[in-house]
Amino acid sequence: MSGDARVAARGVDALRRGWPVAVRGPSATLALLAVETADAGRLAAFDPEARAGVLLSAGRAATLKLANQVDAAVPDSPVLVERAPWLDFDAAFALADPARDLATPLKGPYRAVPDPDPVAAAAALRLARVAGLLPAFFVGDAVVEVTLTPEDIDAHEDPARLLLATRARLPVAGAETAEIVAFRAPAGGDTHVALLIGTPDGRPPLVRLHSECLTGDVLGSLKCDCGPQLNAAIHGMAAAGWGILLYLRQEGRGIGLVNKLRAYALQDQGYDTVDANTRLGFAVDARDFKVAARMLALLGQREVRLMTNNPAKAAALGAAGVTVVERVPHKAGENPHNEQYLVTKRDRTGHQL
Ligand SMILES: Nc1nc2c(ncn2[C@@H]2O[C@H](COP(=O)(O)OP(=O)(O)OP(=O)(O)O)[C@@H](O)[C@H]2O)c(=O)[nH]1
Ligand SMILES: [Zn+2]
Repeated sequence: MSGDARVAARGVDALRRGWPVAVRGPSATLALLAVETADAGRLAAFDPEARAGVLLSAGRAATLKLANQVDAAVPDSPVLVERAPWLDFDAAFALADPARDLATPLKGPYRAVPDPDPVAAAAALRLARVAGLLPAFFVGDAVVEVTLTPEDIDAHEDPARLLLATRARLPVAGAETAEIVAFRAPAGGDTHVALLIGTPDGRPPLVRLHSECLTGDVLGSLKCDCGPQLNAAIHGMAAAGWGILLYLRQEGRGIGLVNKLRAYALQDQGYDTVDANTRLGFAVDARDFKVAARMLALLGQREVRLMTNNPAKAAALGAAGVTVVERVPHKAGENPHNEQYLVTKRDRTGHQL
């Protein structure tokens, strides 16, 4: 792979700190300032003549009735909105964040202008997701310190970079014989962990791919079923004699905690979990389960009995070289608050509930 993961890691760090980055595509290099971490002063320094347009996701463009401006050849391509004189920093933030639509009625009219490099623009939105930020940027032509390419982001997201970092005994509630194994990529990125429960007995282990959910796992949120599913997985593995829980740092199905909470704010306005993600400008499910296959490979496991209701997880593991010999249904924690969430999983994201 030709990209450099470290350059992408610098880009992620810069965006989170409100520094501009540049993304070099096949036809142009875009200088980008993330709307979420900017402020009026940083914007003025980045773009003294107030000419920088605002790059938005296709999903957000659809809400703004700019969908007809989306490049037909690339259906999910971002849209560059012209910088009208009234489009100051606050107006741009309102443009970027759909969760504020009720509080901040949108101005307009908006006009899309040609995007100098749709490949670089799409890479920029991807980098925003990796950084856990709103997918929205000011796009200018400033000279910027960190320049990266789409291939650098590919390298950063490549699960083959993940290595086993360390392991230790970790008795947990429900499984006293357990070991924790941490995985990390040297060039940066998330630290994922596996909890090895019980004692290998020659059979394929019970395996659970658990995506991080701070609200459900830690705070006991009733909006989802994550906490009870986590608990049930540990108890199920202990009862079976052996199993592997992969705790994947894919908060909010890969969009990060703050963006998930924005999706919750949209759900408070009546959108379901699928439409909330789309309106924010993200895929319905941004997770990449190849990372789980890599962890299983590093643990020497090629065959698993997978605890899930989500056929896409089994398919993704299969495609990444792990044989799912059995899918074990994994239901837990239904309550009146998550009833609609579970109905949406069944009806719109193919979960077998
Ligand atoms: N973006 C977003 N993420 C959510 C929402 N509710 C839960 N999540 C995240 O979804 C992940 C859990 O995945 P789910 O889609 O509920 O279930 P699954 O893992 O696909 O399927 P199972 O294996 O059957 O549990 C966790 O990372 C949660 O933080 C939501 O409304 N929006
Ligand atoms: Zn949850």
